[in-house]
Amino acid sequence: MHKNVSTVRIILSSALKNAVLSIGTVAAVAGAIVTALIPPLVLERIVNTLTEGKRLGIMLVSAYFGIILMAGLAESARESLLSVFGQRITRSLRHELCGKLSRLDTGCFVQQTPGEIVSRFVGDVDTVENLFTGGIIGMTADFGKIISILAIVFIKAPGLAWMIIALIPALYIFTRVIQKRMLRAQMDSRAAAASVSGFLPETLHCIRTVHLLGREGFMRKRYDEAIEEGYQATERTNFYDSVYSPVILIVSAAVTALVFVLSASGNPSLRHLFGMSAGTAVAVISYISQVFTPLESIGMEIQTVQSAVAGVHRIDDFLALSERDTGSAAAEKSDLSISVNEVDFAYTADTPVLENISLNIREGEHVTLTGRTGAGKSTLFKLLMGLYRPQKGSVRIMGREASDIPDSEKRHLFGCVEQHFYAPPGTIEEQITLFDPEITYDDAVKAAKLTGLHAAIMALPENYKTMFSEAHFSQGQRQLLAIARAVAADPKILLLDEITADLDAETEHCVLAALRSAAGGRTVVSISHRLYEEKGSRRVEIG
Ligand SMILES: Nc1ncnc2c1ncn2[C@@H]1O[C@H](COP(=O)(O)OP(=O)(O)OP(=O)(O)O)[C@@H](O)[C@H]1O
Repeated sequence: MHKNVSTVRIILSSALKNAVLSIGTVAAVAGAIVTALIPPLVLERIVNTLTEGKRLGIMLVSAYFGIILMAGLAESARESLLSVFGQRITRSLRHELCGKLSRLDTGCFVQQTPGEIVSRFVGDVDTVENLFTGGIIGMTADFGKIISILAIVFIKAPGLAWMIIALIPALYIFTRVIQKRMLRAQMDSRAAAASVSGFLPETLHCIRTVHLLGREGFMRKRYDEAIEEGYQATERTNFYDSVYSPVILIVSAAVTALVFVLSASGNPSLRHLFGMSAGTAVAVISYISQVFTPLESIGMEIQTVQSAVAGVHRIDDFLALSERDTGSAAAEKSDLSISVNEVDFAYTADTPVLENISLNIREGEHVTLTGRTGAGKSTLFKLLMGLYRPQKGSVRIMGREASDIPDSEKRHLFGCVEQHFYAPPGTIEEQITLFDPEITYDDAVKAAKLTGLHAAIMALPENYKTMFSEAHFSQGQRQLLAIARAVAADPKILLLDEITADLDAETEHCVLAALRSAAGGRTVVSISHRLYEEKGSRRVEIG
């Protein structure tokens, strides 16, 4: 049984595994802060030297350009390393989530919709990546920058430092108000974009029905409404975006102007607060413009951190879901292939599906399950395959509790064919082997020959190595491929769920013939109203 891990643990272990990258990232962040602070100080020296009428040394000029170059390099190293670091974390998280997904107890999927699971892999993991690229590290760097700038300004022009400190709360509140409104507009815009992009495939999917029923106007109206919502939301985002920067620039210019007015006022009581040389004035102007940028960023970063914390909680909830117990199943001596004993089962607590079901099937026996629609026939199959655990009673396969049989053994025990053929991307051979290295090319060919599909496959451009496409096979041939897939691992039991339901009489005949040759020597349980009834198979009513 796998031990549950938390998001924080995954992040820490990924950071430790990439120790050089982690240390490099921290060094680049610190380097970017320090190198950004130095140029105004060097500029101050240059201007003071010039205004004092002294000669400007080449060293000072080179130092100025050198430090600007270093600041640029440190900033670009910071950006690149943070993004690589964030991507490594994302990779580790998705890797862990994918492992978890494959170990999840099948019962979890009754509560979790596919959309919810996908959103953890995509949206939530992205918010955690943003935590590194723009969130917590950016916030620490910005705080560091503001404090360092304030410390320098305190030494150079204490009056200006006090002015900035007095302005920070107002600016912070203004930034947050704008950002909250902008976020709401962005959420609306994203929701509208999602419904616009979902709308097109949905319309295409049922385009024939739309034409048949003459509902084109209705579809167009719905589409127009969705794009109008998106347009309105984007307009709001643009408005807040265009208001924010000018306000900050005006405040920054007003502070600079006020400082110089006070500095030039000649008032002796203001001199120790605002008095400064020409060089210091140049440095101070540069610092004023630098201090507003991190202030603006911090508001955004708080937002990022908040959504990342929500993302971390959601990923942790997913990682804590219960897993299938794939331990070894103890075997009881039994000459029965399948034994279902007084089983009760419900997907959700208040809706029983199977009640007190018992069924014994001997090795090599062929049994057909019948019953009204919704009686629980397919559910019984899932219990036989050990995908769910019954709430009461036992389901045993060759004397072993079905839900305790390890996944690695299942393919040699059961072959299951359903009403529809599900094809992962891959070649025809891979559709049969399902990427199982233990099933060879020869096994795949043997299985296809058994179902009578070999000739059709050999007629394809690259035979068994042709990439599978629905266009290569008819529906009946796809069912033959499904049977080949089921028998390729030579399982002892075949489970057939309404496999000829969608076929015409002639194709059904071919599929049944293929099945008869595939069924030889195996236990066969089928859900069908026709399949084995006339062929002497035992019939069992469910429900
Ligand atoms: N994953 C699921 N989560 C919750 N309920 C489910 C799930 N799968 C099936 N059910 C419910 O279990 C009941 C039995 O379904 P099941 O598919 O086993 O019936 P069936 O006898 O095979 O029906 P049919 O002959 O129509 O295929 C139905 O009421 C169905 O709504």
